[in-house]
Formats: sequence, C-alpha cells, structure tokens
Amino acid sequence: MCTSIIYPAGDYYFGRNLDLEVDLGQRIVITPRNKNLEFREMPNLEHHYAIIGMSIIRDDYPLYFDGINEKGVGMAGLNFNGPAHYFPVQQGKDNIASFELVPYILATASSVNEAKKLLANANIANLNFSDKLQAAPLHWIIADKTGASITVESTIEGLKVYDNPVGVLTNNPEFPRQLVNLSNYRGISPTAPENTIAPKVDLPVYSRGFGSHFLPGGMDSESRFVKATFAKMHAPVGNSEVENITNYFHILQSVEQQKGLDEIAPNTYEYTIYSDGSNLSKGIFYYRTYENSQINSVDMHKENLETSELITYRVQNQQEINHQN
Ligand SMILES: C[C@H](CCC(=O)NCCS(=O)(=O)O)[C@H]1CC[C@H]2[C@@H]3CC[C@@H]4C[C@H](O)CC[C@]4(C)[C@H]3C[C@H](O)[C@]12C
Repeated sequence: MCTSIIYPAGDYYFGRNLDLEVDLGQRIVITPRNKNLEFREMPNLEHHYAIIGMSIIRDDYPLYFDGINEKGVGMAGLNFNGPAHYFPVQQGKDNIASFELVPYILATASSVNEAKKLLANANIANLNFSDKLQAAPLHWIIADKTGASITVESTIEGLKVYDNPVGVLTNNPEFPRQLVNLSNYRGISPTAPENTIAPKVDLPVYSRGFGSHFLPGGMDSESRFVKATFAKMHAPVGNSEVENITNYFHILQSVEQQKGLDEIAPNTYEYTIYSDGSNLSKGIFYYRTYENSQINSVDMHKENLETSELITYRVQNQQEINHQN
C-alpha cells in the first residue's frame, strides 16, 4: 500500500509513502536533460525535462516509483492490484508501457494540463520490462506546482483520467469509489461536534479531538485515503521551507504503516519503507526512511542538468541519534 499527497503551503509539496515488505534497493536518481530515454513503442527522447525521484536502474533505464521534473510536475505510481488492466499495443495510439509512464510524463509535461493532453491518445501497453521485472499493477497521481492534480487508471474499461479534487491517492478501490467513501466522513472535523443526536441530553465533550472520533485509523487503503485527506486539508502553512517540509512529513506520518501491523504473509509485514516529498517550485527532493527519521534532501539544481548520464544518490538509511550527554 502506499499514500501520495500534494500539500499546498505557498509552494506545493508532492510525494508519497512507499509501503512494502521488502526494500527494492531504490536510490535517488536524477535523469538529466540529455539522457537518451528509450521507449518500446514511442520515439526516443534525446532531450527532455530533467527528473529527480526514487527509482531503481536496470539496463541503464530509470524505473521511477515516483518523482518530479524541473517544471514542477510530480508523479507517483501506486499499487492498484485487481482493477489495473493494461492492453495490447494498439495501432494509432501512443503505446506506453506501464513502467515507462512516469519517465514519459515527467520528461515531456510541464503541467498537469499538458500531461492530460499527452494521455488523451495513450494506451498503457501490457509490456514487461523483462522476464524478471514483470509489469506491476499500478495507478498514478500527477500533480503540479499550481496545485492541480489528476488520477490515471487503466482498467478493463480503458484509460481513465480523473481530476483529483483532494490531491490524495492510495490504492484500491477505483478512484471514484474512494471519493464516494469520503462522503461518509463529511462530518470529520478539527472542532468538537454539536450534539445533534439528543440535544436536550447533556452529552459532555469529555475529550479534546472529539471531531475526529470517527476518523478511520486502519492500514487499509480506504482508511488511509480518508485520514490523509483530513490531515492535509487542515494542515497549516508554515513560514519557511523547513516548517513546510516538516508539516508535510507529519501529514504522511499520519498514514505511516509501522512494522508488525500489516501482515501480508505469515511473519511478513508491509511497512512504510520511505516517505518522500519535493518542493515542486524549487526542485528539491526530501525523504526519510523507516530506519532514519532524519529528513534528507537532494537539490536537482545543484547538479549539472545538461548532462547525459543518470546521477544517483544512495538512500541514507542509518538512524543518527543526537546524544545530548
Ligand atoms: C510495490 C510498489 C507499490 C507499493 C504498494 O502499494 N505495495 C503494497 C501492495 S498492496 O497494494 O498492499 O497489495 C510499486 C510502486 C512503483 C512500482 C515500481 C514502478 C517501476 C517498475 C515497474 C515494473 O513494471 C516493475 C518494477 C518497478 C520497479 C515497480 C516495482 C513496484 O511494483 C513498485 C515499487
């Protein structure tokens, strides 16, 4: 499971929690503007926007889990096991393999609107990266530095592009159903509710936080969708970059999966392997990991983006305790 958000705080911050039972060995990968990007059924892109994000590299190809580009567009792939359906290569369509979609969009779209145009004639082709790396069942969230956000789902019914009015994505079910479910939580609030059930009976507000008494707290994707929406919709705007990114990670931590709580096979647990978030205007990528609560950053603009080879940074996974005595 995973959760992705866009958080408005003057600048917009976009990223995700990656929840899984194994660490895939991802790195922070910068794809500079002149790295030749090859696609199975689309023309090569020799020159394009620069990208930074979490990725593994196979055969010199960046298999991005999520990332942003230098124009302030962010995109993340999240598990969509069941509804996800990819199609055979189709004549007359822009055939893009699922593993190519993040690099393709981030390399070529300078806004969510442009991404929509690119997707208008797209077909998510059912191609595997390799026999070892089969296509993963995913859906995607795309957001930009103006705060716009869409969800992209390829199901048996075809390719759907939905406006995402909450700027949140988790996993199943299909996006429209997540929004219907959100209606069930209309009443969730930071303030204490009115006594509407029995107004003449004295029903004291015996605790702070009463307005969120019915907020779901499960690890499941519906619960995380509601919880992350509540947290981000009411998150304050800070006065500095540090305050904002701190707030951002607190929102994602509200839907963190702690080790031991989500058993996916006997004695195997899914947990939040990393959380990342980027300032979409500044091109700064921040992350923390389950093992390391420190916020780390990589600024894409501190690299020479006019180059042609992938640039990688190791994920700092070591907890540093600040021993004060
Ligand atoms: C597993 C992750 C989703 C997390 C999640 O939701 N896990 C809970 C499962 S559950 O929902 O609870 O059942 C997803 C998110 C992005 C994915 C990569 C995208 C690029 C590439 C695509 C290729 O085709 C296959 C390999 C590849 C590296 C992918 C591996 C893996 O699939 C990644 C990491």
